[in-house]
Amino acid sequence: MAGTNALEIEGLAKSYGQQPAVRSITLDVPAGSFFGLVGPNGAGKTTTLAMCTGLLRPDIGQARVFGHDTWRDPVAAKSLTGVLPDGLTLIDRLTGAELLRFQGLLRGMDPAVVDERAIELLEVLGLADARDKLIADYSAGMTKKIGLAAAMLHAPRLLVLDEPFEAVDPVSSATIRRILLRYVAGGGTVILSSHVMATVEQLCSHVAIMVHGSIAARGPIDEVRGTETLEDVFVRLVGGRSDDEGELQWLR
Ligand SMILES: Nc1ncnc2c1ncn2[C@@H]1O[C@H](COP(=O)(O)OP(=O)(O)OP(=O)(O)O)[C@@H](O)[C@H]1O
Repeated sequence: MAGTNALEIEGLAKSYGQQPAVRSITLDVPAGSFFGLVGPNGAGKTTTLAMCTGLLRPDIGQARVFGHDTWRDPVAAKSLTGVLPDGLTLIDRLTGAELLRFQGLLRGMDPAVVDERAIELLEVLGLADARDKLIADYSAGMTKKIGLAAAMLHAPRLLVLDEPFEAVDPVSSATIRRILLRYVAGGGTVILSSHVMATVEQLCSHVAIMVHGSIAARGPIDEVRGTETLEDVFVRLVGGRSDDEGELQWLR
């Protein structure tokens, strides 16, 4: 696996109307890496991940999953990928267990294998008691976790997770981290977007910082950080403000 890329992005761009959201980015995600995509609100992370996973058609450019073009060879690319998209919409009239079964059958999996894995995923993610509850009645964190279970069910080689820890409680969050680290140790590749620099520093081997639709820094996390913290590098590249005593005087 050494030397291969799980994901190759080449000249990928997308505008919404006249407004560019992603400006011709090129990026390689090495196979076996734990890759963090960070950037301020509106930087283009979700748009990038959606284009790479076949959820949003790019204006121009390509994305390849283990060499398979997401748009020209979608079945091969998607069979290798598990996705937790932003603003995940699930069929919420199904229970958690039904959703996993439905997802597994859509993927062409053996029903017995689906059921076996579903039981294990629901247990590990703390959803066993909610297996027969409608997803419509799940909390935000439970919905995130069932979405993650659905993304992992077919044992993909690449997991693309848009803010997987958002709304998830600390115990479940620790479980998810452990699962993802074990997955990467076993040769899997994870790409995640997050706003929490500490999470990215703890988990990721590689990072890319997106600013205004472009990649401002990329590479192994130690190289990107240098002698600074990731947060310092982030704030410097994003052009963050220092404390301004004059702000929002009326609120004091
Ligand atoms: N459906 C849409 N229609 C119009 N503009 C959009 C749409 N989706 C995103 N945008 C715009 O594209 C830009 C990039 O948005 P995107 O959601 O990719 O950023 P992000 O880095 O994921 O942000 P966040 O960290 O807040 O989730 C923003 O300016 C946003 O307003």
